[in-house]
Amino acid sequence: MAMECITSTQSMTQPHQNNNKESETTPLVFDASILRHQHQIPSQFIWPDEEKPSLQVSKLVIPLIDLGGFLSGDPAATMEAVRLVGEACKKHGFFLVVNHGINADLISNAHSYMDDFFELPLSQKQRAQRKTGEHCGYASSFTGRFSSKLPWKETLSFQFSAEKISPKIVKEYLSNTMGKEFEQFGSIYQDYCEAMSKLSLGIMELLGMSLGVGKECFREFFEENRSIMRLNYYPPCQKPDQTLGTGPHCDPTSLTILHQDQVGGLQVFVDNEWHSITPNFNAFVVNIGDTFMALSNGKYKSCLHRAVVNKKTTRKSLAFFLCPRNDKVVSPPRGLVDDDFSPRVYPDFTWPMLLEFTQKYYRADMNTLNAFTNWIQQKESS
Ligand SMILES: C=C1C[C@]23C[C@H]1CC[C@H]2[C@]1(C)CCC[C@@](C)(C(=O)O)[C@H]1[C@@H]3C(=O)O
Ligand SMILES: O=C(O)CCC(=O)C(=O)O
Ligand SMILES: [Fe+2]
Repeated sequence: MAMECITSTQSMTQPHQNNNKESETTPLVFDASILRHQHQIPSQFIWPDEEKPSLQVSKLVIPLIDLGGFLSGDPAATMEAVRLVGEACKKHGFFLVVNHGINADLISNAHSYMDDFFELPLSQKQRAQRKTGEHCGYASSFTGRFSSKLPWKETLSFQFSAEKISPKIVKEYLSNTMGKEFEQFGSIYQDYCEAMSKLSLGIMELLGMSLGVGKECFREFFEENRSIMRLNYYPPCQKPDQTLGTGPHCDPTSLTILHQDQVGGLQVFVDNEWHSITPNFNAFVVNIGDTFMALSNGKYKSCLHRAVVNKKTTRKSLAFFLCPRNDKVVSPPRGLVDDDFSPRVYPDFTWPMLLEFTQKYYRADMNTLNAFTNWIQQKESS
């Protein structure tokens, strides 16, 4: 099916349709290099008034966890880290980690190599075009998946695997998809994902300690993770108050380790208000996803968050989405279930089941897991 560009000549008269419905017309491709110079933005990118970004949002103060102190076994740092992470995860699921041991040059390279990819002509980026029903590849604002409330962003997503059978899956995917000249590009993100996988296992030790189930419990569960790396590229927008870079959603995955650049734009919905998270190059923003909320038997929260754009500068963020191996059954450790005080909140499931649900029914709201639970129960009873 031929792809068309949204250009100034095309009148964007599509009515404000249900965002979840598959687009019924020819999929359109969002080319920011053209769009950003138009006076208006296409109607599909204009969000309803009640979802438009508010001009002023307060800053969310989230705990800064010294991961190095915890991992080196410093008793005081461990106690403080366990306390802070527990408080944050019971409330909104967001915290910062510093002293994480990730090489600063690797982080800087991961940001700068994004520019090399996203500044390519659209036709070259489309070599990695995300196919319908898949969650990896190059996507520009989900045109073709949704017909309204489109996000003002381009993304490149790819699979990482910590399993020994696929040691270089990232490097191979990127160089095979984009060509030999992308071998260095592929190596950078292979190294970055390996660092993220190691970091996430350290964070899983901390989460296990804070939930009282011990360091090894979740570390072992995610040891052979098959995770998703996503590069978010938000071009400047001439009407930043009318659109969103990423719409309100809860991450369906287990844990997200996000590095945002210095531009700012990540917002979290806490106490019925949107709050911004201030950029900090030395910190990763970590948030609990739906799958870990289920693993914690609902004790730790996966919360709504979104990203806003601006008029002047491109914003970039790197999101590593930790996911368990496909055959792992998501079921809370026994110590987190008690028939009287902590009965089971969600049924057993596997990540591929939840992924299928999000790709088919894309529920970007607080109740994704509840809707998913109903979906499973309907399937089981049919
Ligand atoms: C498995 C995935 C689906 C999404 C990318 C990864 C992990 C996060 C998911 C997502 C980012 C959650 C918000 C909505 C979404 C559509 C998006 O904004 O990109 C989701 C991704 C996706 O379905 O492509
Ligand atoms: O870009 C950001 O700051 C947030 C992106 C995000 O939430 C996501 O990709 O799931
Ligand atoms: Fe997210």
